Amino acid sequence: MTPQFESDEGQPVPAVTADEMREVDRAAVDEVGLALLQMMEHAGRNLAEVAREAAVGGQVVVLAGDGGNGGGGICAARHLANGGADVTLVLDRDPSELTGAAARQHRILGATDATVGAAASAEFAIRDADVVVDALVGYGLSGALRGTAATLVEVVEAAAAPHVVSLDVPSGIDATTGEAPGVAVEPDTTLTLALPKTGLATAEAGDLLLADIGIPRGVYDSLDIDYADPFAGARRVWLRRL
Ligand SMILES: NC(=O)C1=CN([C@@H]2O[C@H](COP(=O)(O)OP(=O)(O)OC[C@H]3O[C@@H](n4cnc5c(N)ncnc54)[C@H](O)[C@@H]3O)[C@@H](O)[C@H]2O)[C@@H](O)CC1
Ligand SMILES: [K+]
Repeated sequence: MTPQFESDEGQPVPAVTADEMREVDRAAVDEVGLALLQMMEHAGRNLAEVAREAAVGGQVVVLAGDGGNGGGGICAARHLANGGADVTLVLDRDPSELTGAAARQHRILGATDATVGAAASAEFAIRDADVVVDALVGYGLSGALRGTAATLVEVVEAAAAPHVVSLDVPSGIDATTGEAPGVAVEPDTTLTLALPKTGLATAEAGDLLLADIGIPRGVYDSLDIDYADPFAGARRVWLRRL
């Protein structure tokens, strides 16, 4: 595999397609015993730290979907709220429609002071936000962005002011090709998880941060991914496109 990125320390970091990343996640769970919620906690904590640094005390709006990406966003909303941040969660569906890890994260969030807003009235919150966290869709995108997720992305793109941080890949971007089959977020920063996705080499994804979600190297070895830990003990590193 040809590395397409390097860390700010100059270490090559290989990129993976959506299918390859799905395999990494599967091997982490099925062969090594990591739980999805463990990895998601690292994703959400990293995301909350990045949002908090960008917001400098201002308002954060987290947009979240129903998949692993949305779950990471809802988890970040909890960490932001725990730290006293002014945070509003906006889901692309009714909370009763959430399933799996996203539903679990939403239930836990209920024990915080985070505001949960309706998508229909999110326009004002998004326009007033200092930071918008985009956790609608990650590498699970299938076709052009549809429905409420698409509408929320249009509102974000029309709102000039907020700093936008996307989780893993900008929502609406194909993680493998970097192409947008429909509307897509154009973030200031993308916080990608574990390994950069190939599409980030060409997509309008802003500055790239790579977050450690605790996957041990045996997972990469088992899939013949040429991996050397780029974090050196840090939770995240900046990436350069090569
Ligand atoms: N190790 C892991 O498995 C982890 C994965 N995480 C995140 O989970 C993501 C992958 O999770 P999933 O496989 O659940 O997929 P995603 O969460 O990327 O996407 C699935 C969601 O997107 C919606 N969706 C897909 N195509 C759409 C379209 N065209 N229009 C509107 N909505 C659309 C689906 O309805 C579903 O709600 C990664 O990108 C990553 O960010 C993190 O939460 C941390 C741990
Ligand atoms: K996203």
